[in-house]
Amino acid sequence: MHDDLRAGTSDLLQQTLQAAVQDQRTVDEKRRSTAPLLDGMSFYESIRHDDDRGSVTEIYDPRWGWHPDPLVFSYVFTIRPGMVKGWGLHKQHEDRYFVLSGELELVLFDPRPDSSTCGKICKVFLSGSRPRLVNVPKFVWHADRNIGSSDVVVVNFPTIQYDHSKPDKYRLPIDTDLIPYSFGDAKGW
Ligand SMILES: Cc1cn([C@H]2C[C@H](O)[C@@H](COP(=O)(O)OP(=O)(O)O[C@H]3O[C@@H](C)C(=O)[C@@H](O)[C@H]3O)O2)c(=O)[nH]c1=O
Repeated sequence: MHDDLRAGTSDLLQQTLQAAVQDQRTVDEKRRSTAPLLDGMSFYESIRHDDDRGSVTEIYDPRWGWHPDPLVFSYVFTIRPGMVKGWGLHKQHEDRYFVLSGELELVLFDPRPDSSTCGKICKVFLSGSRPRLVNVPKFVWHADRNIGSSDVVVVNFPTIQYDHSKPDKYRLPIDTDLIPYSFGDAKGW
């Protein structure tokens, strides 16, 4: 390669590298995500056991000691592709999600004045291909978007039973300007 051509290609390398940004750490030594959660949130990773017949995955066991509140009630909800459920907030209970199938983007906004993450937005991605639980604390606004191509199926283990006469559920429109997050033109409520 001629010297001037080599010099030119070397400039290309220098120019592109000077404009580049190096990746920062996103997982810790145990290969867990370092993405921050909101105050009071945590994951619990389960395990899927496969054999030639199929699989078994435990989805909730109080003996894990993951969450202080008892197992008292459960239901499954689904979200159609592209749709959003939210914004919702609960005053009296926490949600405890386990995604059975599909891909869920869980967006949370922390308005709690005493929280170390007050004012923060947090995004969590849950998938049927990664068996784990995550909790949604009381007084945290949350919205669930199906980012997959099939219904997302979520088992919820709320910390109290559903009161059909007076649901512990408060809503804001998905496009409210009271929460610093936009779902673009996604539809939902
Ligand atoms: C949650 C719930 C709803 N329902 C009824 C009430 C209503 O007629 C219908 C739909 O209820 P909802 O509109 O509350 O369903 P939905 O909006 O899917 O509610 C769920 O959304 C996700 C994102 C959450 O975070 C959960 O906490 C829960 O609020 O089902 C029950 O009978 N039992 C229940 O436990």
